[in-house]
Amino acid sequence: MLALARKPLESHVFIELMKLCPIFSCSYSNSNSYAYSHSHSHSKSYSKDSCQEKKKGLYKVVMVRHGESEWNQKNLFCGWFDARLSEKGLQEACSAGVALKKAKMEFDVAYTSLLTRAQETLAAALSASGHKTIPICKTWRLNERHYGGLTGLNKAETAKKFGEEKVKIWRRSFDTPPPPMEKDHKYYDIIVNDSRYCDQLDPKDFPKSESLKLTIERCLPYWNDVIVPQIQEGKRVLVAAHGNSLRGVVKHLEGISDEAIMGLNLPTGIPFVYELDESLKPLGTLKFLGDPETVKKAMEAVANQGKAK
Ligand SMILES: O=C(O)[C@@H](CO)OP(=O)(O)O
Repeated sequence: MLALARKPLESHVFIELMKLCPIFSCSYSNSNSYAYSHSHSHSKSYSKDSCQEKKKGLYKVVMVRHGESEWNQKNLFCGWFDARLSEKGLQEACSAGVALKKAKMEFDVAYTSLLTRAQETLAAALSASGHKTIPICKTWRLNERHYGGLTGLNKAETAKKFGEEKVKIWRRSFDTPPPPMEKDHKYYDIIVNDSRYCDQLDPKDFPKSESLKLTIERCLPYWNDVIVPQIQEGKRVLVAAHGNSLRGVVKHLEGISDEAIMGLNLPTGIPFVYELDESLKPLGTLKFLGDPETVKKAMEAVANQGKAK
C-alpha cells in the first residue's frame, strides 16, 4: 500500500497515507535528544551550554538526511543516481515528521536537493508533522556528493576488492575524490541527460566525481547566499538533504577539522537541530531529535556499510 502511494509524490493518496505515520512515533519524545560528540575542539564561544549562552540562541535551523533509499538498502554507492526511498526510508521520514511535531518545530521555508529521496523525505516529514504548506526550494547544490565511477557499486564488495581503508578514504576523507565517472559508465547518460538539471546546471559543469571538499565548495555558496539570509530574517528553516552535503554544512558550521570530519556518519531520517548566535555560530554541537541509543546505532550502521562483510 505504501509503495503504491509513493508514485505521485504530492498526490492526495500520499498525503492521506502520511497521516498514518504517527504509528511510527513511539521511539521519539521531546526529552530524547542526542548531542553528537566528535573529537575536535569547539571555539570557546560556543563550547558551553550555559543559560547565558542560550540567550544568544537567536536562531535555529533544522536539518535531516533523507530516509533510507532503495540503494542504501542494497548497500550501493548512490551519489547523483536518483534512487527512491525504500519503504523503511519512507517510515523513517514519517518518524522524522513525528519527532518534529513533538519538538514543536514549525517552519516557514524548506530547502532540498534535486534528488527524489530528499524531496520525498521532506514531503513525508512535513505531512507527518501536520505542517501547513510552505515554500520549498530545490537546488542541485544540496545534492549528495557525486560518487563518480563508484556509482552503482556495492560498498562491501568494493571493500573486498580494494580494501576497507581505501573505501573509507573514498567515502569519508576530506579531499580524495572517488575515481571519475567516465562517459561509458552505466549511469553517465541517465545522470547527465536528466532534465531536472537543465535550468540549473550546464552540462559542461557536471561533476565527474566529488570529494567532500568539492561538495562543500558547491554547497556553501547556496548556504551562505540563500539559506543564511533567510535564517537571519527570522525564518524558520528546514533543510532535507544528504549524508555528505549535510556533513559539509556541519563541518562548516562547527569548524570541524578535515581529519575529525572523517568520523561523522549522519543517520538517515533523524532530524537534527542547531541553535545559532547572532553571527550564525552554533551554540553547541548538533542535537538529534531521537533516542540516543537509536541514533548511535544508526550512525554506526552507516559507518559499517563500507566494511567487507
Ligand atoms: O552512497 C551514497 O551516495 C552515500 C550516501 O548514501 O553513501 P556514503 O555513506 O557511503 O557516503
